[in-house]
Amino acid sequence: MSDEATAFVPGHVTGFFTVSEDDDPTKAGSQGAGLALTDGVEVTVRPADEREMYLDGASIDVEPVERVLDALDADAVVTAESELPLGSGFGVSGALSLGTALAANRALGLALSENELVTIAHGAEVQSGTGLGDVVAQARGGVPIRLEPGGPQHNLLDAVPARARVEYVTFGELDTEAVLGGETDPIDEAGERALSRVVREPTLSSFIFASRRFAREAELLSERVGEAIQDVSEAGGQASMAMLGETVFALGTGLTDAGYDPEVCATHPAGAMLR
Ligand SMILES: Nc1ncnc2c1ncn2[C@@H]1O[C@H](COP(=O)(O)OP(=O)(O)O)[C@@H](O)[C@H]1O
Ligand SMILES: CC(C)(COP(=O)(O)O)[C@@H](O)C(=O)O
Repeated sequence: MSDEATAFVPGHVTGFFTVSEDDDPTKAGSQGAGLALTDGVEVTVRPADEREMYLDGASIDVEPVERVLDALDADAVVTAESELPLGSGFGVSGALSLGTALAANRALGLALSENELVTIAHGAEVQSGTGLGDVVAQARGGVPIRLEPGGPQHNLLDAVPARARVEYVTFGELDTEAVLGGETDPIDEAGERALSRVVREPTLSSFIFASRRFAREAELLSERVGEAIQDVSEAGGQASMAMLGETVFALGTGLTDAGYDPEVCATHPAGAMLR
């Protein structure tokens, strides 16, 4: 069997997180919470003699995707179309990795299970330093709370039982690898506090409040992002920063009400899926 296959993976905006290192990439990852988005990435895998990868028509090299193909011992052309920008806190690298794993499994007739494919994509992201918890959240959908770090064999997921319209504005990129490679103690301390707040009160409102406070305490806010969040608050709305990007997201019509011209989507009720 050697047909092409396509998978859709929702984007994922992390509101807050902690960093858990481990030599075993299936145990390494992050705790935290975020929003899976109806805007996402569609990944098509076609078996071929040589590997090639394209994102929105341009040739691109994404380390975790290479790692997924290595783990699956797969040579293929990977073609991705993304509604979201790369490197701006939407988990696009995680979506590319998970989409590649799901579509390659189908296209190459590999017969791996969903947990096995999520584990491979999670490990590839962690080892590349491009993400810690996006993949498991994207596999689940909704508003996932990551109570424990790691892949599906080790983590424990819960969720905020809610859905919402989501608006976002991106000002630029933030290098995930550089932030994760720096001092992470303030992130961990702020992330733990944010997680207990949301576990105590698992609502969208407490999620976005905890995220805003996390961004401040972990000192991740840039001036532009801070200003936009403030503008939304002054207009009576709720917004925070997408980790890790120069991106502001708001619930409902928060950014529109504050005079911005945002992209609009919603929380994605399901997780990643084959088309
Ligand atoms: N033009 C590009 N812009 C941003 N990242 C790129 C680009 N080309 C390749 N990459 C790679 O894509 C990955 C982006 O990862 P990351 O910053 O975690 O993105 P995201 O926040 O979308 O998950 C990195 O491995 C980076 O080296
Ligand atoms: C916040 C981050 C560590 C990175 O997210 P991104 O920049 O979107 O790849 C994420 O993977 C998480 O663990 O919550």
